[in-house]
Amino acid sequence: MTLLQVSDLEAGYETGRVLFGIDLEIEAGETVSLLGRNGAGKTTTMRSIVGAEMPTVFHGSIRFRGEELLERKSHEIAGMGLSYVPEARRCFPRLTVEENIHVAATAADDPLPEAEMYDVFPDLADIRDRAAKNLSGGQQQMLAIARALVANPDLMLLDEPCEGLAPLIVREVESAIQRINENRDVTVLIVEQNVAAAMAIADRHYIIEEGHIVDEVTTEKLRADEELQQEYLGV
Ligand SMILES: Nc1ncnc2c1ncn2[C@@H]1O[C@H](COP(=O)(O)OP(=O)(O)OP(=O)(O)O)[C@@H](O)[C@H]1O
Repeated sequence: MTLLQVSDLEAGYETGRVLFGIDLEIEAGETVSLLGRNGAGKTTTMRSIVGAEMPTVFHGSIRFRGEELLERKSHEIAGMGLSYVPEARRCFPRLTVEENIHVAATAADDPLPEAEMYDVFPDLADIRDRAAKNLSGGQQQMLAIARALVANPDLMLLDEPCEGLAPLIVREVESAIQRINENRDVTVLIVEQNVAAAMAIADRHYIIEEGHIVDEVTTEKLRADEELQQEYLGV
């Protein structure tokens, strides 16, 4: 079943157009990445999907389980089963881990039991009474993902979940996302500049360059195609 279908999406800001006809399709159960260099339009694509105030969508269609998302408010889109983990890993800094998860659960229509988050992220269990502002970057990312997961989404969008994290922590985040996909039936779309992280997490990749999708490849093909990696991803 096609879960998300983005067709001919054109979007941008007051300063100009950034996306020039993006087409993406994600089947239920898949892990997909949107890969591209700095400024290629990855975050703009994500924010268009989740109904953020900016950018402005000029043209196209974004369908989730066949239903059009354009013109819907972001909270309505979240209520349809779509969770977004933005780049900044926004958590409430003064609230504890437990309180952060509780606030996210309270805001959701049909949340998962909060205690289940500690099964998915055992490391959070030991620090559940700690304020978010006192967590390491990796712990904050886990908490941001837990906050998205407790809303019980069908599709989770993650914007550069591994950015700025040490290699060992990157592997923990990668495996947490894989567990969510495999054990919790959550379809995953991640945005990445880090090709290695994208290949570790996702099975299929769309490559975006200056607001255009220039290729769509499996992990196997991407790994083998060094020319492609160099041309569009600067690897
Ligand atoms: N709020 C904004 N107002 C004006 N221009 C913006 C805004 N946000 C992004 N842009 C511009 O849109 C283009 C695409 O940015 P976007 O953040 O989507 O790229 P990206 O691929 O996610 O890159 P990054 O990895 O740096 O986040 C860039 O030229 C950027 O400067």
